[in-house]
Amino acid sequence: MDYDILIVGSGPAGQHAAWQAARMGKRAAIIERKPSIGGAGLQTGTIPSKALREAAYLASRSGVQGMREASTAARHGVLAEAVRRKDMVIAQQESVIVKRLLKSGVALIPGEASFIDEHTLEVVDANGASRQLSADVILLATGSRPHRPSDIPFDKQTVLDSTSILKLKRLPKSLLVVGGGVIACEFVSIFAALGVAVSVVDSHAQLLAYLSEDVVAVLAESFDNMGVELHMQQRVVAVRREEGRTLTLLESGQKLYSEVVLYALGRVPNAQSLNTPKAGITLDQGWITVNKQFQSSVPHIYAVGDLIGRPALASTGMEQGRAAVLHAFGGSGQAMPANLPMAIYAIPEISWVGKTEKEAKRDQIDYVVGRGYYKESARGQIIGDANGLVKLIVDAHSHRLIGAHIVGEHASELIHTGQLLMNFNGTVHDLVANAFNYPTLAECYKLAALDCLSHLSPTPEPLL
Ligand SMILES: Cc1cc2nc3c(=O)[nH]c(=O)nc-3n(C[C@H](O)[C@H](O)[C@H](O)COP(=O)(O)OP(=O)(O)OC[C@H]3O[C@@H](n4cnc5c(N)ncnc54)[C@H](O)[C@@H]3O)c2cc1C
Ligand SMILES: NC(=O)c1ccc[n+]([C@@H]2O[C@H](COP(=O)([O-])OP(=O)(O)OC[C@H]3O[C@@H](n4cnc5c(N)ncnc54)[C@H](O)[C@@H]3O)[C@@H](O)[C@H]2O)c1
Repeated sequence: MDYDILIVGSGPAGQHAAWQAARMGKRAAIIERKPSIGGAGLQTGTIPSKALREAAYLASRSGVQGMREASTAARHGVLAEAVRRKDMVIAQQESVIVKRLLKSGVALIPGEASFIDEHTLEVVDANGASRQLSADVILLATGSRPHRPSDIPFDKQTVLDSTSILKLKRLPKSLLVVGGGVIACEFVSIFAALGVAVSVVDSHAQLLAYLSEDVVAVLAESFDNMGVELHMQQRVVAVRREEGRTLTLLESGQKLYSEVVLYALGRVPNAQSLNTPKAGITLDQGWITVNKQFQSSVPHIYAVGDLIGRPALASTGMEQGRAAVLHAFGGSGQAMPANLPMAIYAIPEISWVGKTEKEAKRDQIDYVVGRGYYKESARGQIIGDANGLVKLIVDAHSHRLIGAHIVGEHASELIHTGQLLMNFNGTVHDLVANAFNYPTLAECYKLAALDCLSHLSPTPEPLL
């Protein structure tokens, strides 16, 4: 065999799989078909959108009305600077990743990979040159791309997906976002903060329908303050390009006009180019099916990241890549961490770990809720975040933390306190007994824990 492990795809999942294999002394190679390393995580998704969000967020903090009172020239200037920063961050991160992989001894092979048989891949590079490579283990991490129905007239100018919107050179006057999921909420935040007139159409009654009402209410209020128009419980049936504008037609018959449309209704897997039938791999509607160890139906072929479906995050893909390699080479240690944090980088940020109230009810868990508001903490007042909230969900019998939900500035960072407490089976009493820096937003954990105590019996019941 040419390698111990061949990894297809250089996104977060593939990178971390390769890095883990190299740390275990294995001969590892990553095959990537794009000229740049990093996948959607670095080139077209996570990092560019976060870099733009940061610039938009800082702009939104200038003056009472943020960018809405700024001149058009000033707003375009902010976008130009944001794009420059985004491109710089991508270049810097790409250099860090490439250096790390090469230093660890991982080979980077350009070209598109497809199966010849269950141990052999054909790799065709950009010049059409082809070669065959074999390995004991093959790990597929080819990711996903935006869902682009054939009846939506995508043109990279006025009807956009989450990849082409990152390339906008000037701010549109108005933007209509189809969908009220994660991608929608992040781009609504960016463009509304930059002073664009934004409207959203979503089929649910609530944005981010799976999250708690009280958490999403804070986001909805922020959107309202930025002038975002919500069209909830409405379905989009058609999008058309007209002279100088777009028309979005709703099931209700309503017509919405905007300069630009962002279509953000999920993603589809990059599985077709792999020619999976040659290796006998089972797929479910295009997604590769795996067991808990990330083995496909062919045990030495693993699949991780977006290619296996939800949660489809860079953060989880990295851990899946590491866990799959540990399993493949018999390494010891834990596989996937028990509680995976999630973050939505909207304005404000939303982050959570563990169960929602809906899930606790579904699992028939007796629980109490405690809330700590940013406005009650000195740090919250100093930074001017009056609406932030730390919400804890605690098992009423064991007093253990079973869920933490945060909305507000730095939510994506703060969540890790709750995550660690859950991973160490901590209780609300641990939070109350812990000293926090003052003034910090993290103190809201203590406020929320004290609120929980007011609804709980004084001592937890012993665990059976
Ligand atoms: C706008 C946006 C924002 C996001 N924000 C976040 C966030 O804040 N946090 C977060 O955790 N996640 C976020 N995500 C999700 C995250 O980007 C993905 O979950 C992650 O990139 C998936 O990693 P992956 O390694 O599975 O695949 P990808 O990153 O998609 O990489 C797959 C790679 O495989 C290559 N490839 C495909 N087929 C072949 C082939 N046959 N041969 C060779 N190479 C091939 C592709 O060119 C690509 O480079 C975001 C996504 C989007 C779109
Ligand atoms: N911060 C992050 O972690 C992050 C950020 C961006 C993207 N992502 C990844 O990208 C994935 C895709 O995100 P997404 O936002 O495209 O999809 P999504 O599935 O999260 O949201 C789609 C939304 O569109 C609505 N909808 C469906 N059909 C509709 C119609 N005809 N008309 C109006 N509304 C309709 C749905 O009700 C849903 O709310 C996420 O699941 C996640 O894995 C993660």
